[in-house]
Amino acid sequence: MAKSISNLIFVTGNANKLKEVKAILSSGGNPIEIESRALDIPEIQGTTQEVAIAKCRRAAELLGCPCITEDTALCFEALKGLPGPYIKYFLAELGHEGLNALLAGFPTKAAWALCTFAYSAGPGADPILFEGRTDGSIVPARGPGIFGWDAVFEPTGTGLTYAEMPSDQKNKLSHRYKALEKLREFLHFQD
Ligand SMILES: O=c1[nH]c(=O)c2ncn([C@@H]3O[C@H](COP(=O)(O)OP(=O)(O)OP(=O)(O)O)[C@@H](O)[C@H]3O)c2[nH]1
Ligand SMILES: [Mg+2]
Repeated sequence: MAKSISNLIFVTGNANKLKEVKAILSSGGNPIEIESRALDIPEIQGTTQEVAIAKCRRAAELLGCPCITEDTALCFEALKGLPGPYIKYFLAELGHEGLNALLAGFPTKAAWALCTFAYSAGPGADPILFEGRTDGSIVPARGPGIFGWDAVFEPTGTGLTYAEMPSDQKNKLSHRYKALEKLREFLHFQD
């Protein structure tokens, strides 16, 4: 009989991601327990999918067992999807004001947050990807600056930035939530 996977190692160095992933996966149907490992894994250049696959493949090799990894991209429509997977470095160098300034002079501030989870069944196994996307726009910072670019991303139709939302509101509409729902469904049907 098929049995679901109910615990997993999440390889990440990002405490805010971990907190959200645990909150999302521990609630709802088929709760999944997460153990985390912070491994320093180089991230390649490429599409979000190429970056996600390479990171998860390397994580499984280092751990010697199944694992999940996650990559988050923030994509600006005016910049044809950039900074995308390189948002970490743009944010570190430019800050919230600089991200807004990048779009000065462009008619659209539209953006989307893209989360890519990767699951590897173990060393040598091809990672499987689960993507979640939330559309919105880049706005001057509002709300606590606790997590990355949360204060400058306003999901469409909410009137609030991610940073202004209570965590359970963000965790019901976020890019991360949408990707995790797909991962949860997949894990439920694994032998
Ligand atoms: O405001 C935010 N709301 C979010 O929901 C969110 N998710 C990720 N991020 C940030 O975007 C970059 C992704 O880079 P990233 O995927 O390589 O993550 P990371 O290097 O921090 O961790 P990891 O790769 O060890 O898992 C990093 O700067 C993260 O802090 C977010 N910021
Ligand atoms: Mg990273």
